[in-house]
Amino acid sequence: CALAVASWLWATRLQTAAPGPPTWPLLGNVQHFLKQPVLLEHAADLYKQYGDVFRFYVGPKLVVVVTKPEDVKRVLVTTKWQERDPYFLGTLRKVTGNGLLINSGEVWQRHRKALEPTFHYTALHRYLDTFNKEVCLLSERLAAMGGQESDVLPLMCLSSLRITMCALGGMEYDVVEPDQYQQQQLASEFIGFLKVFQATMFRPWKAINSLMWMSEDGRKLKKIIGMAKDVTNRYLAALRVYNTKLEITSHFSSLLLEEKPEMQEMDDKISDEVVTVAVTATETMAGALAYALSALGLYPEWQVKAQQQLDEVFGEGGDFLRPATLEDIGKLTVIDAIVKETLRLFTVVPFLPRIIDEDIPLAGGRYVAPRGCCVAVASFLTHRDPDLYPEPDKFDPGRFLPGGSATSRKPFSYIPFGAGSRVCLGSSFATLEMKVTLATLLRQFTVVSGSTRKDLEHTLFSITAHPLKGFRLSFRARKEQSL
Ligand code: HEM
Repeated sequence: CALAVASWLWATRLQTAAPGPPTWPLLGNVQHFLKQPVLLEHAADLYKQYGDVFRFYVGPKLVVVVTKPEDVKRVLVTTKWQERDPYFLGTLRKVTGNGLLINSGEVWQRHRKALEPTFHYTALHRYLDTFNKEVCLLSERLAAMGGQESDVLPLMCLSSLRITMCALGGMEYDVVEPDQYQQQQLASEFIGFLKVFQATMFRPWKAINSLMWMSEDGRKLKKIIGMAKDVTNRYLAALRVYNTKLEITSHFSSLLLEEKPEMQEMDDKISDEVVTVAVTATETMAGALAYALSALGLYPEWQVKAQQQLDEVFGEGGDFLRPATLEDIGKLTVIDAIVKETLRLFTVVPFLPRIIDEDIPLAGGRYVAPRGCCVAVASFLTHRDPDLYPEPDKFDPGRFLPGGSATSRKPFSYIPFGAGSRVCLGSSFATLEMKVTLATLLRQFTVVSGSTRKDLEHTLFSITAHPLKGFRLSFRARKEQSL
């Protein structure tokens, strides 16, 4: 029966004239991705071999990959509902439920509208105290490494998780989970999830739930889901108590409380949004920051430039380590350029998969992506296109400094946060968090990278990109006063 169904699916698969690797009956190109872990380099190789638009099959499923800004715009900006491909997000859905990432149509629109004011750049000043306080805690933990080299991704994940949940809920994260060990465990599970996600992405048979749950990956996934559910329930319970006591008025917590939480259905929707925000914010932020710090370790000339500007803005007196204000951050043009260049060169969300509900002409009409297929915008390849960025593999924040080549870039050539209606909800929040973190850490430490550039490029192909060997960094005190 299974063979008959698979044969029928294969015979009726969608087709395109776009080039791609030879396929095997029933399997498509799955055999290319069977050897774990699958690396982003695999996709880069296909791009080198087949060009700006190419296709591959996961079983009978057609995936068309686009990279050029014109095609990016055509796929991401439409008047129709934008839907992420449910096949690729199936594993994520098991953790986040039907939150913003997964939803589409009117439900997505209503929830997006309700959450947008929370993340609008005019609301960010409310989160600055939390950013400063939590980054101080991160500094203490990094200082406790005593200058030894270590993979900092778990620490970065914990810091990002705490920042998001504290800032948005207006309460200490320790209220939700007082046990520091458990906090670190949960943050580390986010990294484990990336591996499970990747393992299931190219194994179409794992889309069948019964097979999935029987596997080792399924068991890991169950553990992650259990932990996420437990923390979310405790977070919501604490939010309800603290909101009445402390009269916190953040949009996020009032949204959670206004939606009649006594109804089970509402409870599920709310908890789905909480997990979605936690998942989307935690490992994207952790990865982006760890890439930025690693790049500064590898290219110390940019670290020195950033530190010189920090010395100018914060002075070198006794209050050098004071909390950063929005005014300070506005003056840090070098850190701004470092953040932008990091997000270009190390695109943390490397693929934006869409299921399309009409035929889309691509590459100036040379090919057509047929209705119903998955079109994946490979933003990490767009960002390394030599036609768009001269010397694309070079880490050169100068291109984003006033007058730099990237300041007059082509529309849709810079898309670290996506584009169109499904653009990242937290982009302003994320950018400010990155700047405050870098401004705080670089005032105190000189960062040295034990990971080579090659290590950073050796990246797991998953929902977010992280180097297989982690981010090996050490932090050395810059000045006596910071000790
Ligand atoms: C450097 C950090 C981050 C990066 C690089 C990033 C990147 C992205 C990208 C590329 C998308 C769009 C994916 C697509 O088009 O399919 C996205 C969506 C999203 N991001 Fe982020 N993100 C970051 C941080 C955050 C933070 C801090 C939050 C929340 C506090 C957040 C919340 C979301 C949500 C909720 C969506 C789904 C939006 C929707 O579908 O309406 N992100 N992110």
